[in-house]
Amino acid sequence: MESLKIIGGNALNGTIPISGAKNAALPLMTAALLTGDTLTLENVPRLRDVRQLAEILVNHGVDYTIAGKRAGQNGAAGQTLNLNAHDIVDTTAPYDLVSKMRASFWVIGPLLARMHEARVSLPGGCAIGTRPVDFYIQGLSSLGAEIEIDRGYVNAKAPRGLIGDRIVLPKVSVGATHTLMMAATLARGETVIENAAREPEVGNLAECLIAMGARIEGIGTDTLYIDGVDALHGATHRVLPDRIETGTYAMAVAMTGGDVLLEGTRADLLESALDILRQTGTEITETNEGIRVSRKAGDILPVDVMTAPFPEFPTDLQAQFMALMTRAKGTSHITETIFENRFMHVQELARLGADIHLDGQVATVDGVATLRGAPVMATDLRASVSLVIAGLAAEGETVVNRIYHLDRGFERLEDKLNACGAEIIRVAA
Ligand SMILES: CC(=O)N[C@H]1[C@@H](OP(=O)(O)OP(=O)(O)OC[C@H]2O[C@@H](n3ccc(=O)[nH]c3=O)[C@H](O)[C@@H]2O)O[C@H](CO)[C@@H](O)[C@@H]1O
Ligand SMILES: C=C(OP(=O)(O)O)C(=O)O
Repeated sequence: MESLKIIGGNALNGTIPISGAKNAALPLMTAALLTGDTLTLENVPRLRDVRQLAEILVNHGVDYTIAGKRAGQNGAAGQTLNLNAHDIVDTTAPYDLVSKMRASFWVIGPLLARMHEARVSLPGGCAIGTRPVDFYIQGLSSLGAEIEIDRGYVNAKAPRGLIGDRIVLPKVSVGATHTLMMAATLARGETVIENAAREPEVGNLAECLIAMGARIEGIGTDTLYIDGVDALHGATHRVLPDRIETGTYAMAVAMTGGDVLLEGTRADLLESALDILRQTGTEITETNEGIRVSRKAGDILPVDVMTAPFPEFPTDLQAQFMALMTRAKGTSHITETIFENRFMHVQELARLGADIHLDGQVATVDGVATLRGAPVMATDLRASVSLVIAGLAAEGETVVNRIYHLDRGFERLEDKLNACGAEIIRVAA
């Protein structure tokens, strides 16, 4: 198993190219199942999750080719995927493939809409909470699907096709919104999804579906109107920049000090996180090339944060922000409202000398003057990168173990940081 060895203490200076968003690329790839024509996706990041989902799609019968250069040949540019689901040969998504990642469950929407049946294993993904699928089941049932859960699989059928309906999500859910929106594109009549997720990745998927011939209104709002059509066609669509990768590197620069251009990204994708960073004393400037992040001197100021659905502060940046707050001049409170078990980085940050107290969903972080390098264990994707951020500022050597989580969601992490002055080496155990 690989680990990352980090020698802390260097400021970050230079340019970091921001990749296409994992959490947009994945639902976009599943949308290929909605049509027999080719869906071309540009700016797809080279990530373990993308490869894993491609394997799942191939199992359903999807042909895919990758165009463009290899990673490293043209570092900043993502790959282009051509996905063709002309012949769907299997509507089962098996446990051994689906259990590894959450987004693979989302094939249930397009398969049910186009093939009128799907058998999909209950999903995996980061172990950050119980993560049930009840909203998906309620929503797809409203669209006329007959659903039973049997031996770890969701068996769904709609022999006469799906029929549009009004769906009110009990709580904002990104994945349920993606899935129900895809399903509704091929349902008969209008579907209204209320309390829909407004995350930019939902908008990115909706725009792709529209390019494929879907009729969708309400993008960017919490109510989506989808007028079903008989068939969708091929399209070419670009994956939007990764706002979580953007925020992660912005927090790394705030932590170490320095001046970095986050190239090819957009501030409107993460305004709330950038506002919070400004309050910590970090300078953030939008430029034509991306976002410039700089912290030259002075203390990191403590700021309280509460996670919430977009446009509020994202749960996927909570761990990274906590890493930053471990070195703030004073006390901050970090409240996690989305996932009940997303504080597993706390005990690992403590190994580096962080002073954090947990009380239910609130972490109280008393900033310390110095973190000291130590071996730590990566527990989930964003928790893993929070340990990298802490390691970059810690004295001496930090070894982050079990980094396969990182490779699910961060493209060339050590290359990007090392190009800006970090000292990170990947070590095979
Ligand atoms: C691949 C991907 O894009 N993953 C993201 C997606 O995950 P994901 O789509 O799984 O997260 P959701 O938005 O669905 O989860 C939000 C909340 O709703 C709950 N819930 C959800 C569905 C359901 O049927 N029942 C239910 O109770 C969840 O347990 C959680 O408490 O959005 C999360 C919230 O922004 C992000 O942290 C993940 O990175
Ligand atoms: C939680 C995440 O991913 P997943 O939903 O696939 O577990 C994430 O991207 O932070």
